[in-house]
Amino acid sequence: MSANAYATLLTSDSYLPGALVLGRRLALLSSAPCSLVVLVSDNVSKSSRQLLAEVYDSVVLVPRIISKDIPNLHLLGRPDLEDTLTKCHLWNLPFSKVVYLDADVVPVQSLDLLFEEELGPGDVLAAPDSGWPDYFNSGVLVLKPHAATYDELINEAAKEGSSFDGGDQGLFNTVFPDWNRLSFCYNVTQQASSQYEYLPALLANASKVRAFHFIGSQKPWESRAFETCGYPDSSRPFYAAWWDTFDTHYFGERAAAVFTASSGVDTELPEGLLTTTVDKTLGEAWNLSLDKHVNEWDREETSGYTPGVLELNPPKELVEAYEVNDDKVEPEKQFPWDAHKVPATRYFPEDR
Ligand SMILES: O=c1ccn([C@@H]2O[C@H](COP(=O)(O)OP(=O)(O)O[C@H]3O[C@H](CO)[C@@H](O)[C@H](O)[C@H]3O)[C@@H](O)[C@H]2O)c(=O)[nH]1
Ligand SMILES: [Mn+2]
Repeated sequence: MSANAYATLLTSDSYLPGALVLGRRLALLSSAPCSLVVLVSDNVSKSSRQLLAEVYDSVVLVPRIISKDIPNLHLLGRPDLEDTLTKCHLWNLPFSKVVYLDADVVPVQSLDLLFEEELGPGDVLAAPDSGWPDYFNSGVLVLKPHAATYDELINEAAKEGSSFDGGDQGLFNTVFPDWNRLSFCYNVTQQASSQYEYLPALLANASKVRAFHFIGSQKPWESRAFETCGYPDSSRPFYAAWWDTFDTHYFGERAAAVFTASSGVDTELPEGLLTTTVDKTLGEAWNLSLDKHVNEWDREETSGYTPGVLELNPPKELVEAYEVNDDKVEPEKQFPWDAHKVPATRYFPEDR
């Protein structure tokens, strides 16, 4: 196994499309010698794991870690995130450096530079959270697996009151208060129904964005129609990039297989959908890995997508909405008495 790995996490079938698209994009954009790893919890179905094994080098089974701070998840407005503490198992992976990405992240440029960062045991690199920038967002992390840090995280996760948001982000920000800051370009967060998106900054930095993160309960795979998804308009190119990758690799019966698996229906994938089947049964050992298997359609890259800088083409209406238009500039406000103002005809020296 190489020393470096990209990793993600799947604790429910419902995030399967996200994990698949993330894996496909990492494989396409990365040229570093590294492994692609997905941690899956035991409630993830066999068909989801089979689909993951097409993309990821290792599908690693881990036990779920359930939050002891469920009330804090209600404060966050995300009671569905009861098991994101399962992310702690990242620190137990057999790699010297791990670049972790949430399943709802869409990379738009290579992230390989992150493997060049100097990192000691217990160090964490992350980008600020857009909601509270003194804390880091735990959707993109660079970390060094380390036994003592892993033990500490597992011990803390078992305690009530250890996560102020009930999820991993609240726990990790408490355990790693001296985190090192990554550029926001590695984890540009945007949320459906968000009131504040700082559009000028996004446009000014468009060519530097490396990964976009669809935080919040609405995810791109839940609706193909951007108009109905509730994201701000500036998310549109990233949303389109997500669907472009999905459509490139999953269409017809294969798309149906992904959505069936993501709905939690565990069916044997039909002959022909997977050219090789995962014959190793997942046993009791939690750190069992499945080897990657290759399909016919993987041999020739069918994607029309060219890696590189994603062109941010904000829709015309959006540009117009933000353009300074002289016609739209309101005349200076006048007080009622200004209308009757009589120009001065004489000035006295003290007025000058
Ligand atoms: O049903 C689920 C829920 C979560 N996940 C995994 O856990 C990650 C975190 O959940 P997500 O919905 O992405 O959380 P965010 O909306 O991104 O919310 C923030 O808050 C979470 C809780 O602290 C952190 O895990 C996130 O990194 C942080 O961005 C997902 O991307 C998946 O990898 C699943 O597989 N299935
Ligand atoms: Mn996320």
